[in-house]
Amino acid sequence: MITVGLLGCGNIGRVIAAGQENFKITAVYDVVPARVEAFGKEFDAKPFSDFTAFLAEPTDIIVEAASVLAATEHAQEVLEAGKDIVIMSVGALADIEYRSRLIETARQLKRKIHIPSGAIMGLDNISIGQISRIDKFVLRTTKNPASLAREATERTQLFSGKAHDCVRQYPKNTNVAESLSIACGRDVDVELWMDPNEDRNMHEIFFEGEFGEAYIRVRNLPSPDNPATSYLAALSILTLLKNLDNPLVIGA
Ligand SMILES: NC(=O)C1=CN([C@@H]2O[C@H](COP(=O)(O)OP(=O)(O)OC[C@H]3O[C@@H](n4cnc5c(N)ncnc54)[C@H](O)[C@@H]3O)[C@@H](O)[C@H]2O)C=CC1
Ligand SMILES: O=C([O-])CC(=O)C(=O)O
Repeated sequence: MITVGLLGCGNIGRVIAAGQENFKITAVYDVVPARVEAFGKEFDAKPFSDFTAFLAEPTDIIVEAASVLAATEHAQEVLEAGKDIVIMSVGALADIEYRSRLIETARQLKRKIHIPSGAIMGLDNISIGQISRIDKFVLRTTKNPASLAREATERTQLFSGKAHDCVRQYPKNTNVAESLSIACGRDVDVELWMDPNEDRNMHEIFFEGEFGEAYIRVRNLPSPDNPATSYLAALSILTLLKNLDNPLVIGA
């Protein structure tokens, strides 16, 4: 049985906890003390309000499902404690210097940093961008204004530019832009739209290069507990955890 320390007892944390099978969440940490206590009681995990004590608890892997800030503050410490980490708030890796430092630490200590596919599909073969010529890569994300905690009466563009800048400005909504950039090895172009007539979280990927061309469109249902987060993102991290001890590795 794989033992998991969960950083973040919110929407994704709850989906993971409800789906435990080959892994057991034994320790939980959150900045909101009442939330971590209630979560610990409900899912039979030891609650922590002190990160150092949480990390000292014997667990095989730490799962971050909290915020870009949490991933930025704690990922290095987790690796240095000799543990693997799953990072959901991928925007933390938009800082190239920080990302390089994390990868170097993981390499030296023979640890793994797992990035779930999250709210999109296609990350597997998009990584051919690391070895093959790419001519065009655009992510167009469209969400209902409510998912962006805004109001709008018509389709409005909020951002056009590079992934690194987008995820810095919208850390709760565009982590996928950073996942795509890491996968294909370049800072991808991003458009972020809000549309009152779109009730789903839509991600469109336009990808052209030496291989040919691809168009991927995902229209996700928002999570019931957090409309900013697609339900697919929670399912994705749960699937990653269920496959951690699977000897058969599928996909690029
Ligand atoms: N990679 C991807 O494709 C996707 C990533 N995400 C990201 O996943 C993360 C979790 O999403 P949800 O569960 O929906 O969010 P949520 O807001 O429902 O839950 C986050 C939990 O983490 C806690 N938290 C926040 N900052 C913290 C910190 N510094 N230290 C400890 N606890 C902290 C909060 O109190 C809350 O309980 C978010 O950063 C979100 O942006 C969401 C969707 C897709
Ligand atoms: O859940 C989604 O649709 C995407 C998202 O919020 C993110 O990438 O941070």
